[in-house]
Amino acid sequence: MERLLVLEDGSVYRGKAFGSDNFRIGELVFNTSMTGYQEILTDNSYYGQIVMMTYPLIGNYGINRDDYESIDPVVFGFVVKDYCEEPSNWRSQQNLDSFLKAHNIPGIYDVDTRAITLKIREEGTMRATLCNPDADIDKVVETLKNTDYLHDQVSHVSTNKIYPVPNTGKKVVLIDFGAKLNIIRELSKRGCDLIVVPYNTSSETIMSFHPDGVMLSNGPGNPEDLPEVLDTIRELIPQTVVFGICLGHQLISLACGAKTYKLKFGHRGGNHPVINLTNGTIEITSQNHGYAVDIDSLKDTQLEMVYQALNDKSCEGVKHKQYPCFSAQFHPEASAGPQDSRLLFDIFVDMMNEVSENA
Ligand SMILES: NC(=O)CC[C@H](N)C(=O)O
Repeated sequence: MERLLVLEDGSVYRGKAFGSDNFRIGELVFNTSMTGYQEILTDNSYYGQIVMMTYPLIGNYGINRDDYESIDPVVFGFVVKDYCEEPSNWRSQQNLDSFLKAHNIPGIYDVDTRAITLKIREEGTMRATLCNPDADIDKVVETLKNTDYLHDQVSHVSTNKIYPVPNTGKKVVLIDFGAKLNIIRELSKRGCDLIVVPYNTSSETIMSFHPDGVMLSNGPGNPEDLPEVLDTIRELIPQTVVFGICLGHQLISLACGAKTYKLKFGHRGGNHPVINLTNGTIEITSQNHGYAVDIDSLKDTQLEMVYQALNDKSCEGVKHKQYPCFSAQFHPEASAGPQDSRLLFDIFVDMMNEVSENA
């Protein structure tokens, strides 16, 4: 069956249908990872976005029970070049089409993903939707142009209940803005005794657990949509060790007085080189973000930049000059993507050990 991908600039791409027909308007973004489509599809940070893979062959190793980054995927659409219907992998339990159908995600394949990616690189990300071939295109384009980007996506993907992930090591409160499961796995592997809390939990409630540290997770949307969280972060920084990933990094930066801005087409993929400015080493990182911290705005803050993107020189990580607080724009938990930066979780645990030894 045919299906269309329509962009807000009026361009129409004709392809074939897979997944569900739950058509929604989303921001069309591209991801350059060669593998990892299951982790990408289940990453809550994509809430409200239609994801296009630049790697041409997708679906060939199926969907397995282990590579989920959330239980309930929230991607608004999936765009690929070649879809492989019959996966070949010992871990595979279902094909991609049945996964997309089960989670109500529409997909399209057999479109020229290289041409669409070049358009987005030149013109920036844009609103798009999938639709049936008999749709009134002028009307669809008009609706796309008149639809606002989403706000407050975090409230849809954060937990609404506090829950523990017990262990015997350092007590860590994880603020869930739509946390990837691999953040929980990496902290658990290091023995951390986790308490996961909703994104709008007060600093008093967080500190009532007497944590050794607080982890701020990744999450969808514009960091400026969460002003109430900034006060909480400002209150936490002088009291405990704080580590932020992606949205968590942007929120720490905003809380300390820096500014954020929207990138033209974002960083999404498993091959982004980043320089560690403290020792000059380069890490190949996993990334998924559309916003970034403004480097100039760090001047008037207590933060210093410690990581920088080699592709576009944007800020990739900061550290507080006075308190044990640091953050990364990229994903040290990887999943999908390279594991060069997992050391950051060890640094977090070391910082918590150091603070409790000196207490
Ligand atoms: N993965 C994330 O945490 C993404 C952060 C934020 N939503 C952005 O797009 O920049």
